[in-house]
Amino acid sequence: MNIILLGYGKMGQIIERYALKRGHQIFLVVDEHNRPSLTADDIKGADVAIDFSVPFAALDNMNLCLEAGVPIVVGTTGWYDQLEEVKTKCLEADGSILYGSNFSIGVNVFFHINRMLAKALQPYKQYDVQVEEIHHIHKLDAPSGTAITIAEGILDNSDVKTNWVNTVIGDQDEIIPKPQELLIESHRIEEVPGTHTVLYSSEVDQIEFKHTAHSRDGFALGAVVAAEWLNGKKGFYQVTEIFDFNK
Ligand SMILES: NC(=O)C1=CN([C@@H]2O[C@H](COP(=O)(O)OP(=O)(O)OC[C@H]3O[C@@H](n4cnc5c(N)ncnc54)[C@H](OP(=O)(O)O)[C@@H]3O)[C@@H](O)[C@H]2O)C=CC1
Ligand SMILES: O=C(O)C1=N[C@H](C(=O)O)C[C@H](O)C1
Repeated sequence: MNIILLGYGKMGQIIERYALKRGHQIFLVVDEHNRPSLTADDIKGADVAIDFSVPFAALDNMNLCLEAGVPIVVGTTGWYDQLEEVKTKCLEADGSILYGSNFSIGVNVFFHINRMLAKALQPYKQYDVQVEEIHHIHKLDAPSGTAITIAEGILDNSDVKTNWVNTVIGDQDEIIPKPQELLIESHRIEEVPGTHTVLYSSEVDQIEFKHTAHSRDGFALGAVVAAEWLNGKKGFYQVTEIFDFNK
């Protein structure tokens, strides 16, 4: 496939490596410098675009790809408050968008088991639940997109928690969540690639469910696999639809 890389930072550069390794070609690399002059005509002819940029740019990039008729895989996080508008635009334009807060296989298995765990513990109200995420200090958004997806999996399977709230440790006064609020605690430490933990605590014990990324390679390979999956499809998808862990 001919791939456009939208964003050529930490992720874009590793994605390029995996794309070439899997026999694809890089059609165009776009970053902050050449993005302002980019038009729909410049990207027509590419098979797919992969966006790992910044939230506002990802929204512009999705619009540009819809205009040009180029399918786009979006790994950028921090724009999910606009998800419904983007979905409507995509479906109206008969376009093709696949987004995901995390493209690694490990985290997608984690998402699946997180839902099962929340369901299993639903009757046992003595357990309170909290989500923790740790990322590098360069990260622009908090909580992480992955933590939001984990929180949604818990909220969908809880009759106690109604919404999530976020606190960034060290940045603001500590939030004491109300009983119905699911706390997502964000930590920013040096160069940590991404660690997510779900904690269920009762008076007598604690269950810890944790995923630790050792590098960004799993995210990058997953993004290329997602682009291959999207090839030839129309519609609005999320990465979890690629996997079927119930088979
Ligand atoms: N879904 C997943 O699996 C994962 C998602 N992410 C998400 O991906 C995003 C990028 O992460 P990361 O690579 O670490 O970030 P970086 O900061 O390393 O890279 C961001 C890149 O975006 C570029 N950029 C900035 N503005 C624009 C623009 N207007 N158009 C195109 N590109 C632009 C920057 O260009 P310049 O260098 O010129 O400033 C830079 O190349 C984040 O939102 C992060 O949360 C990260 C890992 C995994
Ligand atoms: O910014 C990052 O680095 C990461 N962002 C994604 C997120 O917000 O969940 C995925 C991964 O954890 C790394």
